[in-house]
Amino acid sequence: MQHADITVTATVSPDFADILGSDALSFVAEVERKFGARRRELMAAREAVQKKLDGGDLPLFLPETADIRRQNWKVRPAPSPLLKRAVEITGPVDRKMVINALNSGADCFMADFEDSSTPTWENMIQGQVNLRDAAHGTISYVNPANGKAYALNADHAVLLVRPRGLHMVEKHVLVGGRPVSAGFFDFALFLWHNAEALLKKGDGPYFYLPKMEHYLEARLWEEVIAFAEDHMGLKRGTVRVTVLIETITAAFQMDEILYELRDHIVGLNCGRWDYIFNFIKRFARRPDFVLPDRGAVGMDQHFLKSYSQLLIQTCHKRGAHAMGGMAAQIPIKTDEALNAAAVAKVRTDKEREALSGHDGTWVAHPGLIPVAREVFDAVMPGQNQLSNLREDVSVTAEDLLTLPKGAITEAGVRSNINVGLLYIAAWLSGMGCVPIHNLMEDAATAEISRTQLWQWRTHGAKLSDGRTIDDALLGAMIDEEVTKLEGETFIGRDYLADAVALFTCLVMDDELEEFLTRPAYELVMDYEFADAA
Ligand SMILES: CC(=O)SCCNC(=O)CCNC(=O)[C@H](O)C(C)(C)COP(=O)(O)OP(=O)(O)OC[C@H]1O[C@@H](n2cnc3c(N)ncnc32)[C@H](O)[C@@H]1OP(=O)(O)O
Ligand SMILES: O=CC(=O)O
Ligand SMILES: [Mg+2]
Repeated sequence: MQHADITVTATVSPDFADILGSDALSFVAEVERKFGARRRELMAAREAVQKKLDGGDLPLFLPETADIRRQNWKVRPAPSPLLKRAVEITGPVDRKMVINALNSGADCFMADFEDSSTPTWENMIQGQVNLRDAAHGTISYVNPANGKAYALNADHAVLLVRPRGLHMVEKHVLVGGRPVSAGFFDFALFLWHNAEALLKKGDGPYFYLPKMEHYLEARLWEEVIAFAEDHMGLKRGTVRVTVLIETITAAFQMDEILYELRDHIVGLNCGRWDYIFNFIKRFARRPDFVLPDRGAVGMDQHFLKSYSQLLIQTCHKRGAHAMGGMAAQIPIKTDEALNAAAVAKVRTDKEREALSGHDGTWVAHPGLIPVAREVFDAVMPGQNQLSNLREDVSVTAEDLLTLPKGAITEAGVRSNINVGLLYIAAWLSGMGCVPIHNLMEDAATAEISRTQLWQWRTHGAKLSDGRTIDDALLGAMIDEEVTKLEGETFIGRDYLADAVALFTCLVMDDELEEFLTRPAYELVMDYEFADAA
């Protein structure tokens, strides 16, 4: 399918034709033509920053933006549907889950094209169909497996949409012969099809923006949004965004990100899993930045506590919401005691967030809404805690860069291998979020597992029993873990061989891959190509 200089290389089924109509595609093309080159430049700038960090530089509060941090300004006030967001549920853009999430009793639902979705063509465009039907209030579903029917409740959660990050491209759509930016594609299509319907029912086009690393990336998004509003005849400030702070450099630029997006932003969110991943990745080549087992890197560690407190203080000073993040525990149906322990962990996490001054939090599963709601209701009687300025907090660069304490254990290495393999196999099969050992795993959590192994092997880190993590030890453990999995049943079992090959490259190569989803996406494209042949 081709319109002007935009080409869709995938099959457009009748169900997808409306989403990919010529007006919508022309809009995508306009955005890409105007902003695609700058996105690519900003991705190259990330590489330059990485080189400096590899050479010994540390992130810092930027001198050139000191005035922005010092001056008195606020972001545009939040619209009424976003004033109370104590409990937000998140999930992939799967049709059944969209309905379940909107009906779940949460204040908001973040529909996710990102960490929890494999970007197959089918997932991405069917996701747009599902969200269009949700935004227009017409969504329904019958599960072919059991006949269960799903329909949208009249009173439902407010919808927010997370497009893919700036680092990804959508390879099925070319503008001027080049793949379009995946984030622009998801954003523009959703906005084009749904802004009017959402505004009519008193909501609006609301987004979460992931994985930014610099305030210039926020400036790019601001310009994309302003252009889109003008193009569609929407008043300035109609589109509202919440930005995830999930990179170490962005943690040093929270004021700047709020400032750049001040016409559109309503809050920041502690995307803790990507934050940990990014922290490991950006310092991965430095022997003085080796982290302990993934299980030891919790929000009680000083660097993560500091990041959450700085985010709350910065947001509230600027009139923006400070959203908490995701506890990875999910309900355990098969064991009451284990379930009680999992819910207790979620409670502790939410209590920490609410008592620190966060205005709301995320849950991964509808079964966790009651505990999150109870905690926030108890601590936060009003709609939010914007008036809690946390002037007692003083977070320094050192606080943000204090290494977490803990050991590296054989169990930690094996768990990273097992989870990394299981997750990649699931991802390749089209499932971007799966339960593994009773925890929610998505791209961000799995990235931690594989990056830690790369870092430990690269620096010959010591296990708590004194052994060195070298090629021989890691290779042997990978072989043993693969053998165990060969006898098991799990989501994506058919993709195990490819998952093993990719995972082995990710942890054993001398170069550290920026995002596991990029080579994994190449494989998904290969499968689609083979299916079509
Ligand atoms: C680091 C980050 O980026 S966090 C944000 C990204 N991650 C997420 O959004 C996590 C989303 N969560 C999920 O995908 C799921 O909860 C999983 C994969 C972890 C577990 O899913 P399941 O194994 O299907 O859970 P389970 O069997 O208990 O589900 C019970 C019901 O709840 C529904 N459900 C579970 N999680 C969700 C959710 N997040 N949203 C909506 N419905 C959900 C299921 O669809 C199922 O519905 P049904 O009874 O009508 O069939
Ligand atoms: O997107 C959320 C995260 O924790 O990563
Ligand atoms: Mg994330």
